[in-house]
Order: sequence, then structure tokens, then C-alpha cells
Amino acid sequence: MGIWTEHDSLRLDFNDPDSLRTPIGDVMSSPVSSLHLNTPVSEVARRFHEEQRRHFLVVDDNDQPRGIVSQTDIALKQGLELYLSLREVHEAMDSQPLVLPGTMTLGQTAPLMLAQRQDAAVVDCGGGEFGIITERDMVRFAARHPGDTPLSKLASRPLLTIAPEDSLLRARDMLLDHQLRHLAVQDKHSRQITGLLGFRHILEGAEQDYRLELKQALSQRDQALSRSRLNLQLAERVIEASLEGVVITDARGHIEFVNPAFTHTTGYSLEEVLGKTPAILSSGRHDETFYDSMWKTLQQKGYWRGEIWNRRKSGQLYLELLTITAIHDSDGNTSNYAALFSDITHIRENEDQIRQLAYYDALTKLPNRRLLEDRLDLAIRHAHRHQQRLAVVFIDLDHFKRVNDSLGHAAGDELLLDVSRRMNARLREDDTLARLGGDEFIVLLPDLSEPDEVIRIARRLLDAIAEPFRLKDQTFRIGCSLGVSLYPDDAADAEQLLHHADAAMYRAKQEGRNTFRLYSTHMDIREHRWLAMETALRNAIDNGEGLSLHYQPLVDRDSQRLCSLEALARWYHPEFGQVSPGDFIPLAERSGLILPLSRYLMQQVAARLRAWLDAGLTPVPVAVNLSAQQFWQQDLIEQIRALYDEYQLPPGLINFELTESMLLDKQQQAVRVLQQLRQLGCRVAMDDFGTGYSSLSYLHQLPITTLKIDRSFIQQLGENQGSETILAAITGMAQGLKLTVVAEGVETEEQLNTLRRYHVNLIQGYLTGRPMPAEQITERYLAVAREPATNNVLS
Ligand SMILES: Nc1nc2c(ncn2[C@@H]2O[C@@H]3COP(=O)(O)O[C@H]4[C@@H](O)[C@H](n5cnc6c(=O)[nH]c(N)nc65)O[C@@H]4COP(=O)(O)O[C@H]3[C@H]2O)c(=O)[nH]1
Repeated sequence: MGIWTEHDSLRLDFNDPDSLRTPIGDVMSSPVSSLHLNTPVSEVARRFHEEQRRHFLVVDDNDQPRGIVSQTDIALKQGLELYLSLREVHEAMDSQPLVLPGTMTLGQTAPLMLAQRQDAAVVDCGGGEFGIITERDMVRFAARHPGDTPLSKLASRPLLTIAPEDSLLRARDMLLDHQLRHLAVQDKHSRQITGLLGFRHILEGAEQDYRLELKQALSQRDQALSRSRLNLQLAERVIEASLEGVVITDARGHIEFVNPAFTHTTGYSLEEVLGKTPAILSSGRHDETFYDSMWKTLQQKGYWRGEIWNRRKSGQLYLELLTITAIHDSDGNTSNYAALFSDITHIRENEDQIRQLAYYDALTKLPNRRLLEDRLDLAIRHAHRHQQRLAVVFIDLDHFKRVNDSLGHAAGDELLLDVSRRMNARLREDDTLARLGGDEFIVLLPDLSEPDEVIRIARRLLDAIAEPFRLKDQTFRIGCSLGVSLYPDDAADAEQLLHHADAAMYRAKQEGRNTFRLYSTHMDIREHRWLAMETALRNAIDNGEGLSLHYQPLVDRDSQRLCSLEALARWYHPEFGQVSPGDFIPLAERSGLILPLSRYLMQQVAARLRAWLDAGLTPVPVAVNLSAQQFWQQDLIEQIRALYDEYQLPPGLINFELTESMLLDKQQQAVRVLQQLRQLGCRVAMDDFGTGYSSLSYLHQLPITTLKIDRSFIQQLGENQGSETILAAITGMAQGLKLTVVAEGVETEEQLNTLRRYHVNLIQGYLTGRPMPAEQITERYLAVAREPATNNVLS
């Protein structure tokens, strides 16, 4: 198949009329290029340009011809309007048009146009007049005009012109309007024909630019593609190699991708987590509100960043720093979530360790001076705002150096640990115990409701340290000295408070150790009273001034004969007056004075017995009250023995009274001490029986001799049926255990009469004799004891 176009007509010999008889098969273009019906116009335009053709045969699926498509069709139908409106004629025109003189013949023109591949030529008709002939004209001329016809006769006139600055769109429209294929381009000013513009030029220009743009676009796309492929590869490699875990989920939170770092951190492989939600990592450490607010933030801001505790496949907890970002599609809907996390457990541990080192004492793990000062500053501000008091207690161990020197530093450290544990156990939750170094500690007591509270706490701390320590199989005691300063009474800032507490502690050390001192000299008397009393008691013990003993008789219930005495301490102070033992005994216990006081009193008792003996009297045994600290002294038995030796006392003259509470939890050890006392010939009474713990069941295990029924029971006799029932039970049991029973605090005959019904051996009380000075005892009981008729105390 072939095609014969206007252009092919130029191959005819216009000078030979017979050439028109040439068979078309000889002059057609063959083979003919074809396009399928469905070929897009852009593709057609590209083929026109690439194959330098002007027509294509259009075929169907069966290669049957269905039409011919020309460049003109494309120029008209390619939707080039926008392009054509932007381009000007001079950009597309043929700037070297074939201009032929009007005298040239038709026969000369055809081969010229063919040779120069021109589809039109401008004809200079002379006299400034121009015309045009085109391939299409040539087909017509071939049939109608002989080859020697001059062009001036044939050329179409007037020549339709357009300015070089006009748009190609205008040029196209002019061509369409005038049913022409060519326009001459004429300079507006010089009127010179500067070019020729046909559909071919319009299309070629368009094609050219299209092609260029397409090429550019394609190369840009290729570049972008390869860039993004590169970026993608890079991103993939970065994600793969990243030390941060990466999780990508779909919009509903189902995992679509995880990287190796995820697997490394969590222990889960991609296959194990695909399709699951990150909830598989949940540690259970965060509540619902935490996750709710995370999702809320994600939805509102598009990202969430924070720290979260998760659990590895192994079950181990870890802390991760997590950033979740919502990824949106082109419609703005969330299509995925990308989560990036790093395991910061170690960082946190390091931070904690650093914080620990910076703010805590390495040995005891207590806050150090720095943290203490921070907390003190805070506490001062808080106290200032709420108009509250706070206290700083400076604590220094007494004789710590000795422990260190004799037992070694390891034992010293052990002791410090023990001390800090004991003190901590005695403090309130909000109090701060800090170690300044060495054997110095500070306690910060915020929110003191009343200044007395600090005194109570100071005593508790003293007691805690006064308890024996056991190190390297050795039991020993150390004490401590405490200095207290108060905000706002003593100072307004942390430094001064610490300074004053230190000064007060120093005073405590100077004034005997194992005690505390308040810095303030401006506090009211009540607050100072205990302190002053303690100092006074200390002096009294040192010089014996104001301290004395009264003796209260214990008489046989039935015969009324004096059987023994109870020594009761008395203390008179010029400033405080007569101080009740109910006050000064506990004070002595708290301030560590009980041991020297007891020693002093026991000595007095022994001396008194010696004096009675020396006076030729027959003293009855004297019972001494033992306090807990005294009872648990390691050398108690030794002391007593020494006392007996020193005063040359016959055995059994000094007896002891103790209370149930002292023996609590330590029955086995108590039994040992009691047995030793018994071996010395001492009788031992359980005092105040019926109050406190009153465990009847363990009484039989204790080698005691006497049970003293507390006066509260005796005083309720006759008033309260219950107390008589208890009396019956206690006395019944005591009888079974062969214990002597003493009824304390008997004040009335009625009480005495009731007691007669039960197993009660001795009576002690105001009815039978108040506590009295030794001289009175001598006078009333011992001197007359020589005269049997008067030893009935009630007579
Ligand atoms: N209402 C009333 N009271 C009576 C009667 N008969 C005796 N009393 C009081 O009862 C207390 C008996 O002493 P306690 O129970 O051992 O209780 C003693 C004892 O626990 C302690 N105490 C006294 N002296 C010493 C001592 O030298 N060493 C120790 N460790 N504690 C002592 O102080 C506590 C109180 O002693 P005191 O005030 O002397 O009080 C004494 C005594 O005066 C009475 O018929 N009616």
C-alpha cells in the first residue's frame, strides 16, 4: 500500500503533459506508515516529528485502513491553544522562505520546491507585489497549466500576511478562517517579507517544544524517580541500620513494619508482631488515662513524644523515649503511624546513679549536705508561707572514733548504717535524715505543730542510739549529742539554722553528751522546762542535792507486821519544787540519766541498810525499782554484788521490782537475769501487775517471787465487780505458782476487807503507811520493832 500526497505531486514533470499519465503507483510514497486507531494524539505528533512524515494511514485492529491523519489534523486537534497563545510567529516561521521571481516557470518551480523540501514559495510578482504558491496549488496547476507558465500568473494574491510578533494562535485562526495553509510574515515597519508560516511550522514548533518539554519532563521525572529511589534506598538503609527502633502501623494501629533495632530491643521479630498492635509491649505500668492522653495528643497535634515503660518479650521492663507521628495521605486522612523509640533504661539508670552520687551519701544512701540544703530551703519557704515551725537537729555520735579505732573502719561503717537505720525508723515520713559525713547527721523536721514535738523526737533519737549495738560479736553502747535549732525562732535561713544547730550540739557535747540542747534562748519556759529539768537532774545526780529516798512499808495483811519496804525516789529542786518520780524517772530514762540515777539511789539504799545494821536495828528487806535500761545492763548482777560487798550486807536485804513491759519479747534473756538475781538471794516482784500486757500464761516461766497487783484494781474494788473477778483470777493463779501477792495502793478498810477474801499476803498503801523518809521508818518501825507489842502497823 502507498500514499500519494500533494507533496508527491512535485515529483511530476510539469513540462511534460504526459507525466500526468504516470501511474500513481510510481509516484506514491511506499510503504505507507500506519497508526492504530487508538494511538493518542501526542504519540501521533511525536511520530510525525520523528519520521518526518506529513500523513499516516490509520488502521483498525485488522490492519484495515480507516482514515488518514495529517499534521494539520493534529495542529487543529491537539489542544495546542494555550501553547500557541504563548508563542509568537517569529519563533516558528521559516525565516528563509523560498522566494521565487514571478518570471520562473511552473516546470522550474516543482523540482526546486521538492529539492528544498518546501511546501510553499513566495512569488515576487514585481512592483512590490507578492503572491504565494503551495504544493496544493501545484497539484491543480499540473492538470491545468503548461510547465512554462510564469509563476506571476499563477501565484495567489494578495499575500495574506501576519506580523512576526503575533501569536501563533492568531496565525492558526487566520489560516483556518481563510482556508489557507500559509501566511507570509511581514515586518510591520519595513513591509519586508521576513518569513513564511504554514501549519507545518506551527505544528513543528509545537512538536519541537512539546518534545523538548516532554524530554525535560521525562528526564526530570527520571531524575526525581532515581532520586526518590535513591532516597528510598537510603531511607531503607537508614531505618535498617538505625539504632532506634522503628514501628510503622496502619491507621488502626496494626503493625506493618518494624526494623531490626525494634527486634533487638523488644525481642520480637517482624513476623511475631505483624498485624498486632504495640499493646503487646505494654508493661502495665501506665494506666488508661496515660494512653488516652497519648492518643488524644496524637490526634490533635499529629505527634506524641514522651517516656514510656514497656516490657520486652523476656518480660524485662525497659524505659523508652518514644516519638509517634501520624502520617497522612493526600486527602489529609491518617494512613499510618510511625513510631521511633530508643531504649533509655541505661540512661535513666545512669542519671539515677549520678543523682544518687550528687545528692546522696554513698555509704548510708541518706541525702547528703547538698540535698539537705535544697530540702531545707524548700521547707523554709513552705514554713514561711504557712506560718509554721520547722526544726533542724544536728546529731553527732559520741565516741564514734573509739569504735573506728578499735574495731576498724568496716565496723565503723556498719555502725553508721545501723545508726541511720535506727534513726530513720524513729522519724516521720516527711522528715529528712541526712548524713553530712563522718559521724554527723542532720534531721530536718518540717511542719512542727508545736515546739514540744522536736523534744519528743530528739528523745526518740537519743533512745534509738542508746540501745546497745552489736558488731563483730561485741555488744557495746554509744550515745549521741543533739543540737536543735528552730525556724523561725532561731534563724531565717538554712545556713544559720544549720550553724545554730551545730552550736547547740556542741553545747550538748560539753554538757555531758548523750543529750540534746536547744539553740534558742528565747523560747518560753515551758519549752525549756524539760531541758532545764534535765540539766538540774544531772546536777542532782552529780552532787546528790535534792535527791532522796522515801520508804513505803509493806505489811502482812493479817498480822499487819512490817515485812519489807519499797524505796521510792524523791527529788526536790529549788526552782521546780517537788518533782514527782512519775515525771523525773521518765525524764532520766529519756536523757540517759537513769543509769547514774539508779546507781546513786541503790547506793543510798545500801548505805541506809548499812546504817540501820550499824545502828543495831534489824532492817527489813528494801525493794528497789528497776528501770528497763538498768535491768538490761550487762553488768547489773556485778553492780549488785559489788554493792553487797561494799556495804557488807547480808543476802536478801535488797530486793527488786520490775514491770511486765520490760520483759516483753525477751523472756528467755529475762529468765537468765532473774535467775542470777535470785541466786544473789534477791526477791523479785512483778510490779503494777494487771496493767499493760498482763500475760498470766508466761508468769510461771519467770523465776519471780512476788506479784504486786496494781493499785488501779484495788481502788476499783467495791465499785466494779469486774475488778474483783480479776483479783480472784490473779490471786488464784499466784497461789498456784506459790507467789507472794502484794496489794498496792490500799487506802481503805473496805479494800482491805475485800482483800482478805483472796490470796493476798502483803498490803502496801496509804492505809498501812505512806512513803516516808528513812528516819521516820527508823522511828516508827525499826526502833519499835525491838518492842514486839507495837509492831502492828495499824495499831
Ligand atoms: N494513790 C496512792 N498511791 C500510792 C499508795 N501507796 C503507794 N502509792 C504510790 O504508788 C507508787 C508505787 O510505786 P510504783 O508503782 O513502783 O511506781 C513508782 C515507780 O515506778 C517510779 N519510781 C519511784 N522511785 C523509783 C526509783 O527509785 N527507781 C525507779 N526506777 N522508779 C522509781 O515512780 C513511780 C511513782 O512513784 P511514787 O510517786 O512514789 O508513787 C508510789 C507511791 O507513792 C496509795 O495508797 N494510794
